[in-house]
Amino acid sequence: MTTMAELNIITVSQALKMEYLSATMDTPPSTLVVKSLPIIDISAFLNPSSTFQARQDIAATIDRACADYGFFYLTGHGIPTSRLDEIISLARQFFSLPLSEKNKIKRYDAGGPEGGDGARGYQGMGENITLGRRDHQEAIDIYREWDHSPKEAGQGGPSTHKTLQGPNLWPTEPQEFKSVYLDYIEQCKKIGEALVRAMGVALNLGPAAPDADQNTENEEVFVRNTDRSFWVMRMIGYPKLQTPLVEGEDITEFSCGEHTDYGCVTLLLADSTPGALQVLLKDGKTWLNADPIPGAFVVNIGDMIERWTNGKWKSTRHRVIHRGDGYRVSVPFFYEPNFSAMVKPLRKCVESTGGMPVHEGNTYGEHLLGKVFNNFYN
Ligand SMILES: N=C(N)NCCCC[C@H](N)C(=O)O
Ligand SMILES: O=C(O)CCC(=O)C(=O)O
Ligand SMILES: [Fe+2]
Repeated sequence: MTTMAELNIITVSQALKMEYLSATMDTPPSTLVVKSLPIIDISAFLNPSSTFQARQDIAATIDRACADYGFFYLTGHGIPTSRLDEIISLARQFFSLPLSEKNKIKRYDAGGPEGGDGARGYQGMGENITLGRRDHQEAIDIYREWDHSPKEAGQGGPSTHKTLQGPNLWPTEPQEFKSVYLDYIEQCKKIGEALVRAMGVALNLGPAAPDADQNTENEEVFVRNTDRSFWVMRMIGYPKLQTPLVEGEDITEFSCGEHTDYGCVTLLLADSTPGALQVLLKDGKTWLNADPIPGAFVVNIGDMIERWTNGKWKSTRHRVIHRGDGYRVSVPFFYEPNFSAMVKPLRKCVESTGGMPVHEGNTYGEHLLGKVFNNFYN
């Protein structure tokens, strides 16, 4: 039998089996015991009549999942599996169109040193860059509409954010694409809100107060700072990677290179392809395959939650290597802070993590712009 220490990449079902084996063995193995990602039912935070205790129980499991993995499966979100299947199917239909059709919604040139650096619309195969390498993927990004109200525009002025402005470019094929996605985005926003609400409870930040402002540190601090969430819906198409892997040599081709997500929480919906999304465990060397569970989202926390919690919860590194069968489709929804939200470590979290803040703080918009530009010119 392969020992767990020899295993580099394991699947959730393998991990479950290992956990089962180690639980039934008389003496536990001395090697690393890898658990599977936890499964969390969020319904208590979506249902207004749920009990205080039900919410506390869920919050406690969220705290453990965020501290141990930064990733978990999410159920109880209320979106029927048939709707999730439709979302994947519509994205798949779009990617199967001829390139000339897809290029009708190609992202605009926002005026950067290279063309096509707007952030909204279709991005062709290999155009997205991670860690200086081309990702083997094509995608569409839909962002929250740019808000020109003085409150939002006042932060830095919209003219400095050309990349993120402009209208969303929606596919007109399949015809129902836009209406189905608009409806799905509204549902995802509610789930994102429930999740950050639960996270405030999980961190024990103290009860909400009616006179609280954006910066008041209580359990609703994430809810207030996401009330105009600068969310992103990204539909991604991944062809199977072609170059053969050479035993003992580094992996050089990625469907999506190793990265962390930028904001608060990602709700990842993916088709049934196994072995593609890999999550780095706390040991810093074991990659866990986060294979899809039908009807569940894979959720992970982003950089802004790591910063707010002063590193108590980390935005976990992950990557995609698709060498399985078929053309893989995934649709992550990124629920993020308001563009103008000032994000700096929460006092209570600084105290509980040794007293040194990990960051001096800046706005989510500044953090996002730095990341988005890396996707082009890195
Ligand atoms: N909004 C998010 N998370 N988009 C996906 C991030 C993929 C990594 C990105 N190219 C990078 O280098 O950061
Ligand atoms: O396709 C996936 O499974 C994950 C994609 C991802 O991590 C991202 O786009 O941020
Ligand atoms: Fe990601």
